[in-house]
Amino acid sequence: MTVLGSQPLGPKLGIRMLWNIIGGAKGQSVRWCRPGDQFKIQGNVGVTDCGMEIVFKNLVVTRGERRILSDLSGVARPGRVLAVMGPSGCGKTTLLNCLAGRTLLDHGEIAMDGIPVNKSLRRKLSYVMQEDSFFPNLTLRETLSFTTMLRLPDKLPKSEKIQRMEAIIDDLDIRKCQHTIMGDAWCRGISGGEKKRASIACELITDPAIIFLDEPTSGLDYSTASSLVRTLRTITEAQKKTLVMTIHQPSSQMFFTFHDLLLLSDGQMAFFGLCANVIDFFHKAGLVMDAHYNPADFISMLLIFVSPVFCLLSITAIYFHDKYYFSQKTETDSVHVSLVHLDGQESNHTFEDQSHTQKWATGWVTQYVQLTTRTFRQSRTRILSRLKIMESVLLCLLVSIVWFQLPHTEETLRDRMGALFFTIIHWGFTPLFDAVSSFPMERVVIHKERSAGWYRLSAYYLAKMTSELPLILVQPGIFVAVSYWCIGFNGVGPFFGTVFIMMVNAIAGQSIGLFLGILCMDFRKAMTVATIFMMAIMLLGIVLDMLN
Ligand SMILES: Nc1ncnc2c1ncn2[C@@H]1O[C@H](COP(=O)(O)OP(=O)(O)OP(=O)(O)O)[C@@H](O)[C@H]1O
Repeated sequence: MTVLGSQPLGPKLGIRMLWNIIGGAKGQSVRWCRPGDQFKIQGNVGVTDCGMEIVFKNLVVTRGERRILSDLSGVARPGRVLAVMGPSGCGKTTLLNCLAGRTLLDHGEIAMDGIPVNKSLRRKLSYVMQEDSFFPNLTLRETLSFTTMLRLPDKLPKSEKIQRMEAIIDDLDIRKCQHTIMGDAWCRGISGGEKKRASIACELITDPAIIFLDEPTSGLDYSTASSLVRTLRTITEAQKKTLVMTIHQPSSQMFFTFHDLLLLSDGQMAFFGLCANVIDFFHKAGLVMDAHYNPADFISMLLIFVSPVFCLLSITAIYFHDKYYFSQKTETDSVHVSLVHLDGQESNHTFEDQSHTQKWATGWVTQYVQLTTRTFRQSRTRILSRLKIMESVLLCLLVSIVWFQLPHTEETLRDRMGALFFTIIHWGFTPLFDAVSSFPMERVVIHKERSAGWYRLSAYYLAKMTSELPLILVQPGIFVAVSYWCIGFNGVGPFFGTVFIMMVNAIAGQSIGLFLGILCMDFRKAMTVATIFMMAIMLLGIVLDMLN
């Protein structure tokens, strides 16, 4: 077997580790532990009243032929930060998704305070995903305010909700950018670090017992990342939260901010225990870290360059964590991990569903009102943008000038039909194309919020339809009001008829656009289908005209 590595750690460590495992090294031999061996984790492992203890046992996840997680067991405890570390693709996000109940397990059990993870329990935990997804046109304060109103129970007075929001704004130091829009790739808004803090703020607002964070420091500079992790530790300790975060390559300062550490290597557990003990653990295995070296770099090197051997090393591990310990034993080519109570009994704890939590934090009406206001503010910038208004004004002028004051004669009949055709096509297809693009863009945010159980689908759908309605109708209304009299159509009665038909036309366009957007889910596909649909409708109109 060739062990690849790079300077200064790779080859040296890999070879030494192999040597130790086959038992050749003297004085620095690997300690082969058996169930029964006891070296207790030192440090303050205090059980608290708040937060929830997460116990996961023998988690196995396979996708196709590939085993992504193999027999993972562990505990995350209140008042402590558990960091999950490992190379890219080792299964950190998959583990977090499993703990949050968002990924199907092939085998294993997960319980929170003895209750198996279920839908209602999932609503109690907060999950900050790797990608921050927000409505780009809302300011940070608006985003937090809607989150507060949607996620905090109706029975809590509004003043208390605002107070909680203000406290979180201060805790996460985002007050200075609270009136800046969230922004996206097209429109610059708050910075990446501020966005990450905003994501965390949106989750902390509900005062969750458990917080999962997937790579909260990715894309942040050293000082922002360090201060974020410090803030998270302070909140975890002060409020006795259970915090589990995945992290790629923390600085040494950041590394020692974590209480507990779970190291993953290709889906297998390589270490679980006190963060402060990890270097000692490797030292005992003969893997000595050079002085002044960043422990996170040292571990990452180990996991990347000697991972096949490392998995073998992991069988030496037995970890104690207050009332549990984890024993690992090899079975042919895999590692089997058992979760054992300190009294010596293998944990056969039956996880009973004792959760009787309410399904939604807020009632349907609150959800509808908040979502309507939010969608209105978000869509207002899109539908009534300066560019869109200029486009409508120009087209209105063009139509009015081209067909200005048509005489009421038979010769101008074709011109009238032309003016009507143009107006109908324009105000049918503008809302259609606008709606086609709106849903695929919102989908990520809606998915995130619905996965966390923020609101009902019916409240979202009705809110979207009603909030965009006035925005959709205002432009064709004004367009027709101006062009109708400039062209010199038929008087007051038919004027209201024309406005009504134009509005129905716009609503139909919007509904078809939303339908195609939801059907295709992909922006480019949706635009292609919408174009084909538009051409087919126009051709159908021509064919029907010819038949008449
Ligand atoms: N649905 C899936 N089908 C097939 N393979 C998958 C699936 N989901 C994840 N994987 C694979 O499982 C492995 C673990 O993925 P995961 O996202 O958990 O890794 P990670 O440690 O979080 O990586 P990173 O640090 O790069 O985010 C990856 O190799 C990934 O390609």
